[in-house]
Amino acid sequence: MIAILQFGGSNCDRDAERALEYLGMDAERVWYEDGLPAETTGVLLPGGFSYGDYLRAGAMAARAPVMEAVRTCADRGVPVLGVCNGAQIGCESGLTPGAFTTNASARFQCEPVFLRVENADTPWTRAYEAGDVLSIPIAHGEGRFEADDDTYDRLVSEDRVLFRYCDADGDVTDAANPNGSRGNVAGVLGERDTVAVLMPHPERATLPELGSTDGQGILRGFETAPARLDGAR
Ligand SMILES: NC(=O)CC[C@H](N)C(=O)O
Repeated sequence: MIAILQFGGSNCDRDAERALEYLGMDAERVWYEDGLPAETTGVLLPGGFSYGDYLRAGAMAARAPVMEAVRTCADRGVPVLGVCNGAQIGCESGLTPGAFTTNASARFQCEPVFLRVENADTPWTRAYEAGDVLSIPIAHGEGRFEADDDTYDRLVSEDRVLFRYCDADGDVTDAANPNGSRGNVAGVLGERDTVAVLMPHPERATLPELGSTDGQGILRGFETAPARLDGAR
């Protein structure tokens, strides 16, 4: 069962549930105070405004006790995916490196963007080829990826950049960078490739009626590493 962890202010949890169920996966919304069930085989940290984005987006949810269980999942190879506010929670909790800060525009941006697949050898991207261009929407005010030089160089050298913002031809340019992210980075891997975060919303690009199904392959990452929170398989 894929647990979609809800905090006060999460607002993409139902969309995520719908998208995962559309793909035939067993998903359930789990309130953060209830803890993760032992049979958890995946954790999706959904988008939204947990704790109203107070302090910094994701900062307070990252410190909720349930995040210890999420960390255990990550350590045991249970797939963990953070989307948008979930990505901010992932970085704030240290599951993934770097930080998502205020957009260069200082505005909330809600628009379709193009992403180039940088590493296709991960559970989240094995449906694609490196260099593929995906159309997936963003909806955030604090999506500008930042990392210090050492962190950024390590991410690149360890092939842990999953996606970069690009134009329709797959060129990674300043003009195609919606929020000023360093290196146009839109998504990164944690220490293990079963842990990933991204600012764009794959659950909004899964059902055909939403205009793009390019996000399906990302969500299929939950099918690729069958481990459970309690260690059983
Ligand atoms: N859609 C979302 O998850 C929004 C993320 C976050 N609250 C922001 O505005 O940056």
